[in-house]
Amino acid sequence: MAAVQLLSTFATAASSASPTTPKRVGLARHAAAPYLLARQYFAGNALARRARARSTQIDAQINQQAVSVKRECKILVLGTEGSGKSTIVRQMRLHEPKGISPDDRLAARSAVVAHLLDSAHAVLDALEKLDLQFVDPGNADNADFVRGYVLDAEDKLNSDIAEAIRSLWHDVVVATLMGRSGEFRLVDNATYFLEAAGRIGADDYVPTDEDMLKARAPVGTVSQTQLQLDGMSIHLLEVGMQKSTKSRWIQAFDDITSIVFCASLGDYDAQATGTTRKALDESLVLFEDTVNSSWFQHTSVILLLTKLDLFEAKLATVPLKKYASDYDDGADVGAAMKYILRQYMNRNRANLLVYPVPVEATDPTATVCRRITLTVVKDTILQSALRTSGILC
Ligand SMILES: Nc1nc2c(ncn2[C@@H]2O[C@H](COP(=O)(O)OP(=O)(O)OP(=O)(O)O)[C@@H](O)[C@H]2O)c(=O)[nH]1
Ligand SMILES: [Mg+2]
Repeated sequence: MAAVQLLSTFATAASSASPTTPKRVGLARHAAAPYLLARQYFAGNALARRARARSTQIDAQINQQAVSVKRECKILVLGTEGSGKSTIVRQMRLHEPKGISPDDRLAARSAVVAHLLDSAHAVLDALEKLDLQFVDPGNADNADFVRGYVLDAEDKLNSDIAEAIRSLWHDVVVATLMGRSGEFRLVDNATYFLEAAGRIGADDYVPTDEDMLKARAPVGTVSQTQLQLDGMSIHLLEVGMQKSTKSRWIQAFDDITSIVFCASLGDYDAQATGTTRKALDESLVLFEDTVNSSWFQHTSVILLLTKLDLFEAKLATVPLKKYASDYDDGADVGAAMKYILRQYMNRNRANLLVYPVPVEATDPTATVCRRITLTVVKDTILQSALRTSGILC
């Protein structure tokens, strides 16, 4: 399902979660004088149209002035571990005019190779957990080879290890394993990388855009990326967080225009690393701390619901109800997303402007994040300019 198609569904869910939803005003009480009403209506409409056009013109002027005053802005990219922060930043960078440099691409090879090996280990662990044996007897040796494999200094795979992984992955027992996917968890995108073992093991392998987006590359505490969007210089500050470490770190960032909060849809069945808490609960706590913080009173929030593709695939085999007892709508993707979105919106007690967007962050062709970020940033700068000038309070 395309992310953009889901935007309206989400806007509805988001607004129904807000206590200030405006009521509709019906026209039925004017039914006694339909002709008069029609004239008044159309005259009113023409006036309204002119007023609207004028207002749009003024908005555009203020918008231009506000944005030209402020051609630089900072965006915090937040979310719990593995929620997709780096992936989103990379996806936005892919569409930069200069794109990804060949050096960056080569540097990503280590992450891809490590991800492939992690995926192979995860399959071996899952086979062990479910007590499943290889059908091809040669694969027992391949499994030992993969388990004991140490990468060379260049982090390259050789063709032997690539072939061993390929052979394990194509063993008939793996089909049985995948049929029981509700009973174990692989690392994200394991299937994608295992399918590509032969390609990744080639001597002249260079990661593609999709490889780069699908590989895990944890960063340290903060990493900064600069983007040029529509003439604006945008600093994206990714804050790596193991868990919701309350708001201790928040004060380190001032003058933030917007927050991009990554909330993984696809991890509803995951545990947060190093805790007994569910990954979703961990993310909700971090979101709650962030949006209700006095430091971000005038900051807008783009709530990116990441891993939409994994979520769609998982719902059919791993029931959401198992992890959310009050959810009753089965494998319906829209209903399940609305349920998760509601959990986030209910925590927005400060009524911050939150723009929810479901995304497949690993789609190299998608530009929705860039477009929405730009729109929200401009809007936030405009609001701030109106507040400074006293027009808005
Ligand atoms: N299929 C799919 N994979 C995703 C999506 N978003 C993120 N991932 C994968 O999830 C994994 C973790 O993503 P990262 O971007 O590294 O997560 P992060 O929030 O930066 O993690 P830390 O820096 O460790 O806190 C990577 O393998 C990504 O490719 C998505 O929308 N679809
Ligand atoms: Mg990261």
